[in-house]
Amino acid sequence: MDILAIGEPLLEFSVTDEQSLDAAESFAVGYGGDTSNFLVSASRCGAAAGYVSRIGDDHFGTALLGLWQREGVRTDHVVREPGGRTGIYFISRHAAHSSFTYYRAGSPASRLSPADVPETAIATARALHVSGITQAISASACDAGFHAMKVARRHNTLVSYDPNYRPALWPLDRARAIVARSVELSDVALPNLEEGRALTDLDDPRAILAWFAALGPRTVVLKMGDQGALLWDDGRTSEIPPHSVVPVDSTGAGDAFDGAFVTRLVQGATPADAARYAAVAGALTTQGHGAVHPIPRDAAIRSALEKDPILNH
Ligand SMILES: O=C(O)C(=O)C[C@H](O)[C@H](O)COP(=O)(O)O
Repeated sequence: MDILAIGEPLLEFSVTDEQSLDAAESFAVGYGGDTSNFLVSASRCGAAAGYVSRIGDDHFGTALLGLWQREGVRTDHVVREPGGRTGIYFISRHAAHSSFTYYRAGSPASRLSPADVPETAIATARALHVSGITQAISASACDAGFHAMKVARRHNTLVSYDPNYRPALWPLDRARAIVARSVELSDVALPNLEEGRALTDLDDPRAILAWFAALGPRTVVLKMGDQGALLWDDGRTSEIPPHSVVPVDSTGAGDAFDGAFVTRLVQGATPADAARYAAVAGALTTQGHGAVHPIPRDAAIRSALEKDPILNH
């Protein structure tokens, strides 16, 4: 396996009639959960990807297994809990802004624990990806994330980490403490500007980048949506210009960026090349509704990158 991720997948219900959630009459069904989105992106970019998670033996668990099978994401370390109810979330839109409503409390993934961490698989993988959402859903899932990171470090498996701060899932002060410790344990940190501001109380992107870099990872990418990204790598800062598109729904763009970035890194690309490729992957993901459906494949990313006069220099 090239890349493993640990966390919670979700079935996704996206309002299609532009109504608020209390008035909506139709929903498009899709898939979400940041670490599952990450793995689909990694797999579409050409990585051998595998998931560490827990789902129910309900219909939604079966639907997610079908997704991973179609996408070539390995599920050897996905446990199906008898009687478990797989988590779901709803996407509704107010103007251009999407908001998420979760029904995930008590889900099988919230019962992830260090006992679920496949030490041999992590030791032999190229990279392990953990997110703040994995840590926010329960104390035992948080412990599982830390245990997985420590196993990875012991075996020189690259650790990538996305804070994916979700205020609805945990209080800011707890998130700050856990995110800071997790960035210390990571080789690559992948925050976005909005959560960077919330977590650091800083405003300036370069100051936020420096805050993350000071915690010790080798590489930090601050994702800034249509403003592109800032890359800090081994002491040097560079700007990654945006791949310009007209966005429809940004859900999953950050996860698609992460999956594309880590895939290119483990394939041997420089962080700057990986970030340009990932910027295109993230931008293309905003071109359709829902988190997973619009995530692009390697060929589409390369062709858009070749035609981009600024990113392709
Ligand atoms: O919020 C959660 O718990 C989820 O996992 C649902 C979504 O699929 C991701 O949040 C999308 O993440 P972005 O790539 O940052 O848009």
